[in-house]
Order: sequence, then structure tokens, then C-alpha cells
Amino acid sequence: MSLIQISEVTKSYGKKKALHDVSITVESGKIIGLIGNNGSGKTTLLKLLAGLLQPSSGSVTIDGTKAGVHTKQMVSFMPDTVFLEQWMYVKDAVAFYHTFYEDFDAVKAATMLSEMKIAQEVRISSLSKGALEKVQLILTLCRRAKLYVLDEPLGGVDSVAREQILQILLAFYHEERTMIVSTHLIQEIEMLFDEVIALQDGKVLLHMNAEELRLRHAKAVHEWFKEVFSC
Ligand SMILES: Nc1ncnc2c1ncn2[C@@H]1O[C@H](COP(=O)(O)OP(=O)(O)OP(=O)(O)O)[C@@H](O)[C@H]1O
Repeated sequence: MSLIQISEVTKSYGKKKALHDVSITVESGKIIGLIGNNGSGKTTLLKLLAGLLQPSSGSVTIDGTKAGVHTKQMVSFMPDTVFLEQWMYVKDAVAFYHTFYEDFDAVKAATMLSEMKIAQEVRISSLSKGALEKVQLILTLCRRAKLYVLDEPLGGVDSVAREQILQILLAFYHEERTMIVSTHLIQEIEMLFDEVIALQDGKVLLHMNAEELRLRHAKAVHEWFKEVFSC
């Protein structure tokens, strides 16, 4: 059975169709890059996988279970917004995850925070954007989930923080995890991708093995994207 099965999904917000007849299958153990221009439906697709939205028609299943309340324990989701409370200290956020998720590895989280030189005695409200992004990513990845859904983990941070975020992702890369990662910074992260899904105007333009895409078009994924999406 495939880990992700999206079948003929349409998602509308009022009259706006954010996704239109989307069907995607993903096997476990893969890192999937989700790319597409602004408004192409990436966040909508990720929220459907996280069980935070329901499709207007069609179905989304994770490991055979309809995405929703029952799959939240299987899916670790990092939204593209701040999800930690500002009043918390970093240690409170770690404790919260430890209490809330049985699969959370608090020791690993503490080790990674220390490797990233992020003190736990600091308030979330006083973290820089880059440090906050790193904390959120570490918390998300330190769960032993079946699926990791990351919405723009490199968004809006400087090049040093970006490099460190890539290091965090690489640390988990070797563990054969299944991740779906949306990004506009394709060049920075494409070496992690096993497969690429490109959305355009709410439809799947391409779903292909990343290496096959490079060989077939004789160019890197970010070059292919630029060529196709600037037309
Ligand atoms: N809550 C909402 N209400 C109405 N329209 C929405 C809502 N959320 C998203 N949309 C619209 O649905 C479309 C897809 O949005 P979505 O955020 O999924 O795209 P995206 O690919 O993640 O965009 P970006 O790269 O800019 O983050 C866009 O046209 C957006 O304006």
C-alpha cells in the first residue's frame, strides 16, 4: 500500500479552485520536493495531507486511513507560519511536544538545539526568524512520524540560517524518512529530493523522479522550473 494516496482531489475556497482533479501516489522512504509558483496550491495540498483541510471532492489517505483527525498522530506538519506560543520558552515548547506527542524524541531535540547553539532558556518571542525556523523544524522532525510535511522550511531566512536548516534536514535524510517539502528555493534544496511534484494553477504539471528529470532535460530541477514557469 502506498503511504500517500491522493485520488481525484479538488479543493475549492468559495468559487476559487485551489486544487483541481489532483491524483498523486507516494511510496514511503522518499523525499518529495513540492514546487510551483505562488498560488499554485502547494499549501492547500500540504494542509490536506496534514488533515487540517478536507477535499471538496476526491480522497486523501495516509497509510490507508482517510486524512483527518485519525491521521494526525502519523503526520508531523510544519506550517509556513509561527505555530509556537510567543510567551513560551524554548524548553516549554520542547516539554509541550514531549507531553503532546508520544513519538517525540526529547533527547534528540535537546541535542539538536544545542548543536544549533539555541539556548532553551530563551523566549520564543525573542528568537530571530532563522532561530525560530530551526526550533520549529527540530520539533517537527524529532517526532517519529510516518510522514513529515514541511511548508517552506527555508522561507524568509538569511543564507547562514538556510545552510543550517539544510544541515538539520540532512541529519534526518539518512533515516529513510518520508518527507514532502514545499519550496521556492529549489536550487538550495534539490539535492535532497528523490522525486519532484510540480503544481501549476492547482493541477499536477509533473511528478517525476528527480534524477530522471535532470537526465531527461539535461538540467538541474531549478533550471527546468525557471524555464517552464517563466513561459
Ligand atoms: N482560505 C482561503 N480562502 C480563499 N482562497 C484561498 C485560501 N487559501 C488559499 N486560497 C487561494 O487558493 C490558491 C492556492 O493557494 P495556496 O496557498 O495553496 O498556494 P501556494 O502554492 O501555497 O502559494 P504560495 O507559494 O504563494 O505560498 C490561491 O489562489 C490562494 O489565493
